[in-house]
Formats: sequence, C-alpha cells, structure tokens
Amino acid sequence: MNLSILNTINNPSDLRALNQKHLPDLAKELRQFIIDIVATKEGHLGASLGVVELTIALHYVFNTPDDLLIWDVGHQAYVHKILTDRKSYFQTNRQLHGISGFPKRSESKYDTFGTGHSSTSISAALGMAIASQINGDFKKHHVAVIGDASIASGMAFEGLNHAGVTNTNLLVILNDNAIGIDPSVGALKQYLTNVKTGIQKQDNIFEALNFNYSGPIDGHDVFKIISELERLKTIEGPKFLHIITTKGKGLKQAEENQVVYHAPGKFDAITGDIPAKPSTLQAPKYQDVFGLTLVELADKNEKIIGITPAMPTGSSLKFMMDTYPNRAFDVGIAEQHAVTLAAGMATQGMIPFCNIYSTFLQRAYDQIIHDVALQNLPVIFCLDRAGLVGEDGATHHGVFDLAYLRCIPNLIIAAPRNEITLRNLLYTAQLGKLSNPLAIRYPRGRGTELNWKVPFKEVEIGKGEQLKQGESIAILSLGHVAKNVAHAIDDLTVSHYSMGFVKPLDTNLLHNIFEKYENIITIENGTIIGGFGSAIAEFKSEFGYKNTLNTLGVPDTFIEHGTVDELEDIVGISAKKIKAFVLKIMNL
Ligand SMILES: Cc1ncc(C[n+]2csc(CCOP(=O)(O)OP(=O)(O)O)c2C)c(N)n1
Ligand SMILES: CC(=O)[C@@H](O)[C@H](O)COP(=O)(O)O
Ligand SMILES: [Mg+2]
Repeated sequence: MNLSILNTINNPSDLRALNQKHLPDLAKELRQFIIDIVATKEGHLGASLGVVELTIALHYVFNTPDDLLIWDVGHQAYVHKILTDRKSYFQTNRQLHGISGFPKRSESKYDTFGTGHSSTSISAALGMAIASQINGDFKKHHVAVIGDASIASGMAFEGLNHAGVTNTNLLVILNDNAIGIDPSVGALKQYLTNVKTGIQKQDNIFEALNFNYSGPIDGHDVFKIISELERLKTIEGPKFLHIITTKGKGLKQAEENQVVYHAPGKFDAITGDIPAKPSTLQAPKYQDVFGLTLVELADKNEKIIGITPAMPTGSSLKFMMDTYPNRAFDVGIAEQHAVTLAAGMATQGMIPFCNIYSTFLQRAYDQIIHDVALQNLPVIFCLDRAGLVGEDGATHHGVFDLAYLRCIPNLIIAAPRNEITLRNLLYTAQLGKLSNPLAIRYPRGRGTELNWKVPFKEVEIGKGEQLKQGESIAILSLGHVAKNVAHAIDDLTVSHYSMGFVKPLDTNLLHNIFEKYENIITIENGTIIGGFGSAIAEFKSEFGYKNTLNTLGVPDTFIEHGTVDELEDIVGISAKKIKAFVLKIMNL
C-alpha cells in the first residue's frame, strides 16, 4: 500500500507539521500498516484499530512528551508507538529483544507510564497531575485514555473519586466501544448504553463526581476530536471526554468478530481471514480442559459455580456460561470482587471455581488472605496462564503465584503436570470433602494428553508421584514443566518425581528421596525465590539433610517478552538447558 503520508512521519513533531486535511488519509495508512504487520507477527489488533483517530488527535493537540499521555492496559497503544519514533521497529513488536506490546518507560520518553494490567491510568495520571501542581507547573496536561471495560474496575473508580475533589489538570478519555476482550458487563455498561442512546441525559455519573463531562462524540471523526480536545485544553480542573469507537475499525472481520480479533494470531492481511486449524490432532489447551470439565461436573453437581473477572473466552468459562448462565458469572475486570464473591458463595455451601489468570490474581491478594484463607473457606482458585506466558511479557508472566500463595496458611496449592491431572483435581475439588481453599495453577497453551477425557479419579491431596527411576540424581518438578524434564532425561538414568503439590508437601516421599539421592534438582516455572524450590530447601533445612540441592526456575529479575520456548531457555528450564545442567552435575 502507498504510505506516502506515514512515510513522512516519525514522531509527533512531524505529525503536528501536517495540514489537518491529511489526517484522515494518515489514519487509513496507519490502519494498513498495523494490519500488515500484526497479520504476520501477531499481537493485539482490534483495540489499536479502534483508536487510530484518537491517537492522531491526541498527539496533534497535546505537546507530547511534555504533556503526559497514559494508555490504560496499553494493548491499544500500537498507533502511539508508531507515531512516537518506533515505526521502523514496529515489526519487532512482542518478539524477543524487540519492542514491548505495551507502553514501557524504558522504551520511550513518550511512554510515560508502564501498563499491561488494566485500570491504573487514572490514578497514575492523577499522581502526575498532583506532582505537576506541587512543582508549580500549571501548564502541563495529563491525559488518561481508558476503555469501557477497564473503567468499570474498582481501581479506576478509586482514581475518579479522588480526582473529583482536586483541581488538577487531568483529562480522562473514555474510549467506549462497548466491549472488553468479551462484551462488557454490568450496570455501568448499561448506563453507558443509555447515555449513548440518549435515554440517560441527566444525572451524569461523571459530572456528579465533579468532572467537566463532554460527549459522547464520534471517536472516528478526527476533526471533531481535535476541536473538542482544543476546547478541553482551555478548561481548568478534572475533565472527562466520552468518545464512541468501534473495536477493529477498518478491517471487516475484526469489526464483525471483535472477540476473535482482539488478538487473532496470524491472519491474511488482505482478506482478514484466519487460516484453518491444522488437521493433525493436538493435545487440548489447558483452559479448554478446565472449561469443558467444569460443565461436565456442573451437570451432576448443582452447587458448582463458575466465576471469571472479564476473561470468559481466555479462561474457557464461556462453556459454562453458555450452558448454565445462572451459575457462571463474568464480573468484569474485578479480580478483588471475584475472590470475595466466591468467598461469600462458599459460606453458603456453594462450590465456587474462581478462574483468574495468575498475573491478575496479584490484584486480589488481600481478598485471598482476609476473605478466603483466614476463614478457611473452600474456594477453588483456578490460576490459568501460570508460568512464563510468552509474548505479553513482563507484565503478564504468571511466575509469582507460588511465592505469594505459599506463605498463606490453610491454602492448598496444586500444579497438575498434564490435562488428566488437571481434570482429576477439578473433580476432586467438588466432591464436598474439601475443607480448605485450593489453588490449582496451570499454564497457557496445550499440554501433552490427546486422550484427556478419561474417567475421573480422585486425587490424594499432597501426594507426589515418581515418573522415572534412575540413580544418584533425583529431579523434582512441579506442574507442566515435567514435560521438559521428561525430554531432558529421555536417555539419562536420572530419577524424576512430579510433586503435584507445593502445599502440603509430600513429606514421606521427600524423606525417601533425600535418603536415597545425593543430588537433588528442583524445577519450576515460577520464581526461585519463595517458590517450589524454596519449599524443598526449607524441608531440607528443617530435617538437617546434607544433600546437594539445586533449584532451577525464574531468577530474581523481570523476564521480557518472547516465545515461551525462548524464555524457558533463557531462564534455564527448557529441556535442552535442564539436560545440560544434569550432565554437568554427572560430570559428563
Ligand atoms: C487487571 C487486569 N485484568 C484483566 C486484564 C485482561 N484484559 C486485557 S484487555 C481487557 C479488556 C479491556 O477492555 P477495554 O478497557 O474496554 O479496552 P478495549 O480492549 O475495548 O480497547 C482485559 C480484560 C488485564 N489486562 N488486567
Ligand atoms: C491485554 C491483555 O491483558 C490480554 O489481552 C492478554 O494478552 C490475554 O492473554 P491471553 O492471550 O493469554 O488470553
Ligand atoms: Mg472496550
């Protein structure tokens, strides 16, 4: 495609030198540029396509980077990246050593705040705005762009609540496309629909919170946005601009199938079509084993409840939401609420399966401790995307859960090594015998078992298993990483144990292991500090064992983006690196 305007623009200064009449054509070229690259390199598509005009207008009107612009979540910041010095690197987006898929302070002076987890933008922009006031800078503008799903989160409301009693130079822009990854939910969504359709004209929520509200306006009319931003620039105090956009704008399939084209993987840049799945059989995704098994169990057990904070498709809870809409809830981006909601249900004899990505559960830490564990309520946490997740990178790796959960009294922590063990854990959790909360962590992607839909078998809580018999060295793995270990020691005479639980530990098995093997290696897809290896080290120290113990896992640093294979290799838990480590110990 002819990118004659985009070719002349590397940064916002170039953009501001452009005559306004060229901006609609620039918008077209930007869309094409993004589609062409994301079609082959993959990434988040729909959100960026929806904010092309808004991004142009923001950099056109405001004096970025002196004026401060924050993108909530940041998955919609591709246009921003392209217009701020990163056009020529954009094809490295989300790849190892390439640019990040999210705004990142160390990457660009235009990325004023790192994002990835949602609903932080209002608090961060308000913090900057208050700091500007204290510094005596009353000219600087502070802009937070937040989506309709992200603004419904508690944290966003905390920011609005505070901002409304300040006189800071803060502009919150609500990019309302009526969808998150899945359709937005809740009373606020209904309220916004009423505002858009004109049913709700009075008692504006944002005005009630002391914001100067304007909108809703068409977020694809670049001239209208520019003139409204120019007007808002002259108004003092907190301001709120409501714009209406279409997620996936400019690519027919992406507009029509917004859930799939949120992050579609590879697709045809011209037709928009996604290639058919390979016909060869492959093991199922862990998320589908969770989702389908839960429906199977819910068919027989009417106490089962499913809960997801805004990830019905990603977690596959959608299967239960379709089958049992009265017993499966998408609560929006509200991890804290999801956990306490589950706790409340457990007090009434329900069996709540609260499915939250490992990285997003970080937000609900107090709720896990205070509302669930302290009252010893048998909530079942299903932690999807545990371990290194790949291209989303440092903001999304689910590597901290073992460390942050292991110190919580009463909590049982399990990590199935394949789809069948996940299935059996889910089955065991709903038998009514559970008197503690249980966390089950499993990774993004596929496991190993083609024939996973086998008859259920109860799992003994806290029991490990031996997978391979060898001599002198024992490898203890936790969860799905057992697969890498199995490949690594395929032709070595090394013992392999899959421990299955990090809490409680199988102490009988551990005593056998420590009495039998001189060298013990632990392997986990999580942080070494505080994780599974630490638990084994604590066991060793408690019982005074003198064996040599090596703990492999994620080191004490934030891991960037790349494929899961690349990242596992970097941290030393790929099959290749495990094998090299074992051979070194064997002096081979
Ligand atoms: C705390 C947290 N929970 C869940 C997510 C996963 N997530 C990423 S984008 C998204 C939807 C965001 O929707 P919206 O704010 O409306 O932005 P849009 O994609 O429509 O532009 C969700 C749920 C997240 N990033 N952070
Ligand atoms: C931006 C964001 O937080 C989500 O879109 C996330 O990238 C989803 O991850 P999965 O692709 O693993 O569902
Ligand atoms: Mg949205």
